[in-house]
Amino acid sequence: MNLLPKTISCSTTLASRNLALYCASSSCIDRTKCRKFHFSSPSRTPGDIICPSLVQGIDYIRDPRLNKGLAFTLEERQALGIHGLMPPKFKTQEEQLEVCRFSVMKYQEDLNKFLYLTELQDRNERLYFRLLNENIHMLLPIVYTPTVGLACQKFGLIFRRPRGLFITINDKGYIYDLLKNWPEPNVRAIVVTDGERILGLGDLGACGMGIPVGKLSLYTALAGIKPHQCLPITLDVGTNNEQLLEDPLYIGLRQKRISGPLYDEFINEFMEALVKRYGQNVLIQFEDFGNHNAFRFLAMFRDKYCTFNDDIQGTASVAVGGLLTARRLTKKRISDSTFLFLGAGEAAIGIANLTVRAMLTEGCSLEEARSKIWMMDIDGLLVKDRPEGNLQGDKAFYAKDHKVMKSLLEVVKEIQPTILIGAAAAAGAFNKDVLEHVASYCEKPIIFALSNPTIKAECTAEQAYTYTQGRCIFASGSPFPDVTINGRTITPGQGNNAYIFPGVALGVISTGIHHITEDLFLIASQELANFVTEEDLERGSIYPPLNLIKDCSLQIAIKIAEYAYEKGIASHYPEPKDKKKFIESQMYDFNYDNPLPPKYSWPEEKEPIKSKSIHDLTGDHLKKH
Ligand SMILES: NC(=O)C1=CN([C@@H]2O[C@H](COP(=O)(O)OP(=O)(O)OC[C@H]3O[C@@H](n4cnc5c(N)ncnc54)[C@H](OP(=O)(O)O)[C@@H]3O)[C@@H](O)[C@H]2O)C=CC1
Ligand SMILES: CC(=O)C(=O)O
Ligand SMILES: [Mg+2]
Repeated sequence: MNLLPKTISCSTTLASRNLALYCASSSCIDRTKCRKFHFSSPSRTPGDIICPSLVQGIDYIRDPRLNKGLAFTLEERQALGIHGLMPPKFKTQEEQLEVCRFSVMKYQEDLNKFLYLTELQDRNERLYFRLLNENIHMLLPIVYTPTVGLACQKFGLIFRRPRGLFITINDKGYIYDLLKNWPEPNVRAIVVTDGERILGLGDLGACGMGIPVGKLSLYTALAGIKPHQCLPITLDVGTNNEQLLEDPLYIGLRQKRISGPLYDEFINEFMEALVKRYGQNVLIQFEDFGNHNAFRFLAMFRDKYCTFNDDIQGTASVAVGGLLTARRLTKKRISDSTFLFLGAGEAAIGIANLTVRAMLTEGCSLEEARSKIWMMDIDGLLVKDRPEGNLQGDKAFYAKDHKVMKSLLEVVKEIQPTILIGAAAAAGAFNKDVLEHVASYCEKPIIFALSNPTIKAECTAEQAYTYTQGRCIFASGSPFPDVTINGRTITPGQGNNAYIFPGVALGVISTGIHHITEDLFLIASQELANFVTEEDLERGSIYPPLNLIKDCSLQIAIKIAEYAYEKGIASHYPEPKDKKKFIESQMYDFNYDNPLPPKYSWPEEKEPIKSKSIHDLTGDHLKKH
């Protein structure tokens, strides 16, 4: 029985996955009404919902954007033509969330939890995002590091349903046409990888798609950026991972990576195609590219497009946020410290450069600030005359006039760092000897083991606290459980760019910033630091609890908006007076939509079936029919 009034029913021949696009096109025969409906909901902006008159019956269940499962009310089920297509039970979204929480937790294996959540996202989008939004502490380790790393490693095996765009080197010359296959026309944010450096796991080729998908899930769950505005992309230019090349389950191009001019032409075409398709303001977040391309692409594109590299800039921002907070515990300025980085790559150099900026604000000179930062890479300490060279790019800023040194422990003994930062994916490098030695001369050493996933961390939280007698200030890229030491339970903070990129993206998108400057990341660091309470510090954490990331993201976005209007880099005018309200008005609503038109009325000749309370509908009414 379909009681949907004929007056609001238009074409039914549409592919349900292409509805928003279709609705915006002139061929929608009931376009006026569709548009009216789009604009009618005060909490939604145009394009937020799919034109209801273009979908019929079972599509409401099949389309994850529309599906509410058992939360469809009786009126909705009847009006939409889905009555009888599901069991007669009615549930609230809250009841559904309870079932989801139970279902996730009943799995022993994290990968199974990941698969459950992926399936939920494919089935009921609002439920998925609300579940993430309200249970981030429990689910961040599943949709993000560490489990997302495992999911990427097993991608060929667990691949069920595609999500995001795969653009291969063979599509060169046709990238714009390929982008047109993506059904959503209003994309505002893209996370792109070429899979060359997935977390600390190396080259995973096309299996790296888990990362853009996971990062964009956080765009929505942690910053309310609407799912249809987000597009995950994997650029498949081959892989140098021999194991994958030989793996029959590998889902990417079975060839070695393309590099050189061909790759550059490809990436340039890609960037141009994105802007042609989605406009100059589309935000493009680079994620997990190999080191040699990450820095190059950032330099090539940062003044031309709306782009940033999360591994370089987002990581820098979260680490500096932690350092700003740690000042409250050490009672020292950042510039009073001696830094030693293990790793001199994207994350480490990004952090070093932003730390220098932070030190400048403390009154240091550039030279003085850089002199406080020592770095080690695969060839040992960055010193000016080392035989290997390997001092390209910004590494040169931190290379010292010093003898060649290879051993971390020897370097620690020599320079006596008070801040030790690991971003080398060198698991266990901060061993007992290293940590005990740091603790021997420093009362409150800062130890950041930032490498992901957990198996790549330079040390565990337990090791850090144990070997420093519970005195260190510790943070890690992936989560570690609480540690009890000397009768005190310490909750380690998670120094992960997830605290930064959702808020930065929200601020940039909502104000229409064209180019993302370093200042925005220092603003984000400061806002993150402001969020940390005395209670957090007492628990031993220099970051706010994970369930506050969403509040933190909004605050970062507000500050970025204020800055953008003050500096004249916003393109959305007129300037909104109330920035918070303005940003919130653009954010995703995690609650279900009402799929019925606002002025919905039952056809006169048919009496509507009186709905009982959604909880007590047992089927009695059905007997009368
Ligand atoms: N917590 C967070 O939010 C983030 C964490 N990360 C993590 O940081 C790690 C590194 O990422 P990223 O900087 O992008 O990678 P890069 O490849 O850019 O850098 C790795 C650096 O580590 C050096 N290195 C490798 N092995 C050793 C070793 N055994 N001893 C000393 N140095 C070594 C490399 O040396 P060389 O320069 O000579 O090659 C390079 O400088 C990854 O595990 C990643 O997951 C990254 C981004 C965000
Ligand atoms: C967190 C992150 O971006 C990384 O490990 O690459
Ligand atoms: Mg990354």
